[in-house]
Amino acid sequence: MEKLVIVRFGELTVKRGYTRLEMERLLTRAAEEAARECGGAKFEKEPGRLYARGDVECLKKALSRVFGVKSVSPAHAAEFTELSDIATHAKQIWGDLVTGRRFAVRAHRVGDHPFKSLDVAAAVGSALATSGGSVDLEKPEVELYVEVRGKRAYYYTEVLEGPGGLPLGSEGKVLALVSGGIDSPVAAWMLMRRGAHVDVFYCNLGGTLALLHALEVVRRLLSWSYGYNARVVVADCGPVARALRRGVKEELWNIAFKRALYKIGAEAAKRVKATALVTGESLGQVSSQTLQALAAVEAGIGTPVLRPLIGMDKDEIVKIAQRIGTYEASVKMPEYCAVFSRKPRKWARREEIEEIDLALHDAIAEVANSARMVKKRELEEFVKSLSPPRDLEIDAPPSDAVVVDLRDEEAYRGWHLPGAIRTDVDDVLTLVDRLGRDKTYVFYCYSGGLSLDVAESLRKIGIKAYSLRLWRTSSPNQTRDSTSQTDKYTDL
Ligand SMILES: Nc1ncnc2c1ncn2[C@@H]1O[C@H](COP(=O)(O)OP(=O)(O)OP(=O)(O)O)[C@@H](O)[C@H]1O
Repeated sequence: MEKLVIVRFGELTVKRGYTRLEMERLLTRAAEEAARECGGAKFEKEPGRLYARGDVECLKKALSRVFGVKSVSPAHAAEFTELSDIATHAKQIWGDLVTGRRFAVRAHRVGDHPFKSLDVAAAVGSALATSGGSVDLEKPEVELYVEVRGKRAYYYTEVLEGPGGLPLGSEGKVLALVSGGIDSPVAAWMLMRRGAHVDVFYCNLGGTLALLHALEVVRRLLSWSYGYNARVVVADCGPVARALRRGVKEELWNIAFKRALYKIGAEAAKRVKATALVTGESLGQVSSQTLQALAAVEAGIGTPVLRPLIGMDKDEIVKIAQRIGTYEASVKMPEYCAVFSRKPRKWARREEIEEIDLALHDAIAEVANSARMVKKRELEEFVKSLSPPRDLEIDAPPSDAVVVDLRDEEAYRGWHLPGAIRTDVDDVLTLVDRLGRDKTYVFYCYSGGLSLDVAESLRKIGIKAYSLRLWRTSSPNQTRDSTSQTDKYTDL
């Protein structure tokens, strides 16, 4: 008797002809890459399924993450000549397991045999009853599955659900705009599940630490990308934030920034030959996700924008993020606040969109041209090459530090840390020059992304600067957790 893993195909089994062959080829290729995590496997093909031989415990987990797979079962397999052989094998495998327990045998049969599935269940049930177990088909403590296919029978108790969907690569290529937050990795995963090769675009506004956080989310997302060496396009979006603060009305910053993202994303999509962009927007979640705002953001972009989460509730999205393993990293992602506007508009007129495009034109071109591209298999090396400044984030300012609030005047008037002075981000250098480059500076903002970026920039020119970890501790509404984003129309 040998041990193996049964890998059952999902939707692709309704496909026919060349499409079916191609999908099976892609799924097998992805399964082979997944199996490498377990030291490899020997695969055997059968219509509608694969059998994998190797480290069964490891393989069952890895193969249940391959798109196109409906379910996976670690199983014993053995050839038989007569029905009594199946009963004998079942007793060898499960004799100890059923002792003193209520069990049910679920039998299934494919091929020509002189017996029916019910006969298999009855024979196995009687054999196991002699081991001290009792049959209970309604409320069993343990369910035993026997699948008879041709000359072989498979015995298993575990059925692990796979992701379903279609094999990766069967449905073209898209570029997912991934912020590192909760939603966009889920949106990207959903396109992977429907068979698209997904490349990733990330626009960084928070310095090296934010980039590292985002890349951790991306790494987790791409751990699903078996069989495809996905590309990750990383852009430094600082020039866009600066152009926007200089040339766009504050109430339109949200719409303008998203529009810039789409435009840079559309350029990156051309570079990686992706047919569409994917975003994590869900209708009405925040002010830039109203219908009018979405229309303003995507007007004339020239590349289709797919929004697989558009009709989903936040808690549904969170559940998927938890299941696919991106959630934990996403909630640690600092929200950018370099383009935070207190009263964001939910719409923009056509002339305003034209003004935005004019104001951001050069910055968008600069960012698009300087974006870097890294392949999934080089991501680890790339991450190692990034060296974030040490101890950039602190929990409390040193007593001699100058504490600087980077939020707007209204927020500062409402509340600020004792002794903090306020400045606009674009005036930070002027402030530092006025107060002295030899002092220690501690910055805070709405959510941490901007203060990290400012502190890191100052460190680069030799100034002792820190970002206060205020945004993770002061108020749950200032983190990227699920509750903060369910507040309708509040862009953090
Ligand atoms: N810095 C970024 N880099 C790449 N894409 C981004 C970035 N910020 C936002 N996006 C894209 O724009 C979409 C809308 O952004 P917004 O901040 O309104 O979304 P969100 O609902 O908070 O999504 P997420 O949870 O993914 O951040 C995101 O879902 C994502 O697809």
